[in-house]
Amino acid sequence: MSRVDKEKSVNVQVLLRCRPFSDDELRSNAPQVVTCNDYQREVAVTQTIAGKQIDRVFTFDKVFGPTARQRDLYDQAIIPIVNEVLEGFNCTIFAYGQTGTGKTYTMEGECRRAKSGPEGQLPSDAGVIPRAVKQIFDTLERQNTEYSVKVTFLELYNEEITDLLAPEEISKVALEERQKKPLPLMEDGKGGVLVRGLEEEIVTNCSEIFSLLERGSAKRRTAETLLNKQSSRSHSLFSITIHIKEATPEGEELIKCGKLNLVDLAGSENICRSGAREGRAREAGEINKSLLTLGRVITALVEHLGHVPYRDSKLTRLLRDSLGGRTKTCIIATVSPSVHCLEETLSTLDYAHRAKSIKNRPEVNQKMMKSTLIKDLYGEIDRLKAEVYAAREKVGVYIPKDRYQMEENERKAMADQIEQMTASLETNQKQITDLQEKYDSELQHSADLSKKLEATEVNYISYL
Ligand SMILES: Nc1ncnc2c1ncn2[C@@H]1O[C@H](COP(=O)(O)OP(=O)(O)OP(=O)(O)O)[C@@H](O)[C@H]1O
Repeated sequence: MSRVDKEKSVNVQVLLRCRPFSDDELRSNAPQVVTCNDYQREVAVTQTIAGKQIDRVFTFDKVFGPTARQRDLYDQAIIPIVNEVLEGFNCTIFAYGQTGTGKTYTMEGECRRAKSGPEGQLPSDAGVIPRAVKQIFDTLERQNTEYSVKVTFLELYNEEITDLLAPEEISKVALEERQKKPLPLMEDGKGGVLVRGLEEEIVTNCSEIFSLLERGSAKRRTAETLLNKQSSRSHSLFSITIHIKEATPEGEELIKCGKLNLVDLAGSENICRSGAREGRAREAGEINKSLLTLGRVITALVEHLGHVPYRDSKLTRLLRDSLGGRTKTCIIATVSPSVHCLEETLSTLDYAHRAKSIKNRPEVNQKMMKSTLIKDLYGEIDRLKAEVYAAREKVGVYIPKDRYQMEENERKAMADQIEQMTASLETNQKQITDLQEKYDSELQHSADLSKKLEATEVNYISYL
């Protein structure tokens, strides 16, 4: 395929996975309402409405029924995506579905046991992340070229970002402190966003990534226990960035860059259920905000509405490029086969089906000259040195003066903007009041005229 072909707009790829019955569902003899036809790429949902059996059939790019293994899903759907990352594209894989339908199973699987064995084999229930990591390192090692692999792992809960790889002590105090000071999301000046202070770990082989994943997942679990939250209410984003060295025939050294985002979304039922609990509005409402905004972004893209509300939530700001942008995107929608989840299953299928019409225009990342990259890295080192210096010299939390100035300017610019908007709001309100007064007086005037006219008519008739 030529580069030109690759850069045409492509639809978001949507896969459907239905998990097997759980032990609970089997114990309660829950009837099966979802039937998958993997070959026809169809999934049928059986409903009984007013005593009549009605089947709704949905078609997806790929369908994986309850007997599909982790390996089947990976080999058939994910290998090509990871190959594109290695070619220099940015790709995102989302897992979307009701709690307990297998999002984490699909994305992570049994990561704790997912270390490569002596023959480099993964356990059969390893999910997309460990398999992708293995594919990346196997390919890079085969290519026998210079490369670097960096990962980040963050959690988004209550519209606040936590770094799951931050090397700090996990204590209640530290966590509470972190809750107060979540990592800020900033514009990167190139049309994207960056999470300031997010730990980027350089990894050199598969097993390093697995220990990082374990560390991140353990931190997520500890945070859950300490702060009494559940993974089903938070989103996690694991990103792998790969730089590969290439030489041009002229002997110039270029760096190719690709990024893979792996997103485990909060349980989709949180959209409606959490909204109903007014007392815990903040917690629930904010989760709503990211998932709801994701839904609104999808609607705006599918219905070609002029305004796409990316800026309304952190999730959509972080993943803006994956929805309608230059990233290649795949959504894995997960459902249960049981009648108990029927309503949620239908809503997941509708949601995922609509997402199929989103179009992205994937573009391969521009290759960088090695010398430019080194210059950028020196700039980064200087910035970090300044931060270390500022922190060492002072007590408490200090940031370099230029950064403080930049943030102060941003804050001032926003305050000015708010002031301007408030002023224009006041002007508008005044205009509305003036217009209302004019309207009222016109109304009065017209009532007076009607009265006069009536009196004139009466006079006229009596005159005749
Ligand atoms: N395809 C599958 N095959 C076998 N077991 C599965 C499959 N999908 C899910 N499971 C099992 O179902 C249970 C729930 O799955 P999982 O925790 O991945 O759900 P989830 O959608 O991530 O939930 P949450 O939103 O709460 O994080 C787990 O015990 C998991 O091992």
